[in-house]
Amino acid sequence: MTHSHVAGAIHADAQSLRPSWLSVPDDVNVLVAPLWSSSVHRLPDGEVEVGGIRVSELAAEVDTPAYVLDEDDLRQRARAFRDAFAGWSVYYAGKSFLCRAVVEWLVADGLNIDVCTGGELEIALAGGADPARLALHGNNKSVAELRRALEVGVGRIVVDSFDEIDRLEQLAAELSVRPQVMLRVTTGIEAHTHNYIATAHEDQKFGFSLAVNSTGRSPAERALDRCEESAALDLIGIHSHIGSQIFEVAGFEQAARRTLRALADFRDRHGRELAELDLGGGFGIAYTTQDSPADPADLAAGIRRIVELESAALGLAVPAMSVEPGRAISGPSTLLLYQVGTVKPVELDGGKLRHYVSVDGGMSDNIRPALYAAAYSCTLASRTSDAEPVLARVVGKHCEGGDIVVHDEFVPADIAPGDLLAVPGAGAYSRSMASNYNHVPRPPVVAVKHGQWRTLVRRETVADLLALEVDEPYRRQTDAQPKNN
Ligand SMILES: Cc1ncc(COP(=O)(O)O)c(C=O)c1O
Ligand SMILES: N[C@@H](CCCC[NH3+])C(=O)O
Repeated sequence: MTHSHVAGAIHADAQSLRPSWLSVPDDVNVLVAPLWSSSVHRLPDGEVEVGGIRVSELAAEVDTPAYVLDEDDLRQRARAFRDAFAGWSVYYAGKSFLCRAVVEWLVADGLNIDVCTGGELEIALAGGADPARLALHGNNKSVAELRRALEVGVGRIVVDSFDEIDRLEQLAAELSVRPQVMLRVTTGIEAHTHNYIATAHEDQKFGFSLAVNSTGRSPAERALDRCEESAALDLIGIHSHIGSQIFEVAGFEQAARRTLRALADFRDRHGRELAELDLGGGFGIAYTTQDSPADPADLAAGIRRIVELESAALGLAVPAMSVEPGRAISGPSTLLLYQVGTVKPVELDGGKLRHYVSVDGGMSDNIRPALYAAAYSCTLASRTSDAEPVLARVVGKHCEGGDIVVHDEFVPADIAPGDLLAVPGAGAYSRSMASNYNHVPRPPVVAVKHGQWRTLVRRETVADLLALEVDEPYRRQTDAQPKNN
């Protein structure tokens, strides 16, 4: 697989093992795709600029830590998926990062949106998304979430359990609507990714398995038949999502084969073909120079070819196809900007030193290193240095040993408090999974474009956190308001 040039990367061949903070000739940019967003580069004086703005200016204006989102880069990636999968529908996976501005951009660029909670649904609606172009996911959608989705007219509901089918039927009758549903199936594919973000193997919570079990049938077959026999539901197709941060196109091709087989079996049982097939998201991105993501055009061509061949072999009309990229659109668009607070050399066995570089954020703004041992990289962003490289671990400020920002990175030996560090690939599942651990307020999301910046999501304050606290006396259960589930 080749390095991705989705966002019009410049000097891609400058990618090397050479530290990106060494001073370089003016015309060579070492901060390039697939790691960095398309507008990131070093100025002649050594400082990093993003969206035409110096990182020191951003730090002065919005403080650190901050998520710095390159609008053009995110939109170019969204359009690259839209164009690569032309004729298919592209649903941006909002769980990777969602706010009103992102919704507005994606709507303007012709994408649909996948939401998986009532909260994400409300953000998508507030950003002006057409409800008919939304898909609602989730293995435990509440009655309130389903009701809201039906009331606003969400285009498709991806059902995930028999309980949900019962719930949807009742709500559909109550609201006199006939929702379009897709059935989420698990294809049994072992995706090559971290266990916690693989979702197509058998022993996990999502979807209906395609494997025949002790009932003599597969849960997917029973659920499809259940939906088909329901007058309340309009079954339109099958959905599969094999996992996240996947590089091999083979997994998607395998999923396409198995789901098309399920569509053919359905036709054989019911005498009609389901029109839609969604192959989910999961397309991997680069977090370090070790990662080589596929180009959306190559991914699309590979998947398209298999779908056409298999459909022909099974005598099926090629279904209306959709995909749900999240990380591959939002991830590379954003860097996390931190300020160094302390530098502590620690002697390891054998006398080697590891420099613990502490920054002003950590696991509360990016849980992925702690949760999945995810590898990240970083560079000294406020200047270059010709000091010798030393092995460092960039860590956060939380009261937790696993509070790691970058496990292993070479930094210049003269790295010091006040220096700014930039971590690329922080646009997906960083702000969206951020927490207030240790009562640390969550950083802002600041968009940059053509030398200007605007805050999309403001920094939280301790006052915001205190405002959540309630002073009230203990009450009896009978006094409590009924819960509106
Ligand atoms: C159903 C579904 N679709 C799409 C995605 C988006 O995945 P990614 O951000 O890896 O593209 C996910 C998350 O893994 C998901 O669960
Ligand atoms: N949150 C995960 C991805 C899983 C997405 C939801 N199915 C990550 O950071 O990689």
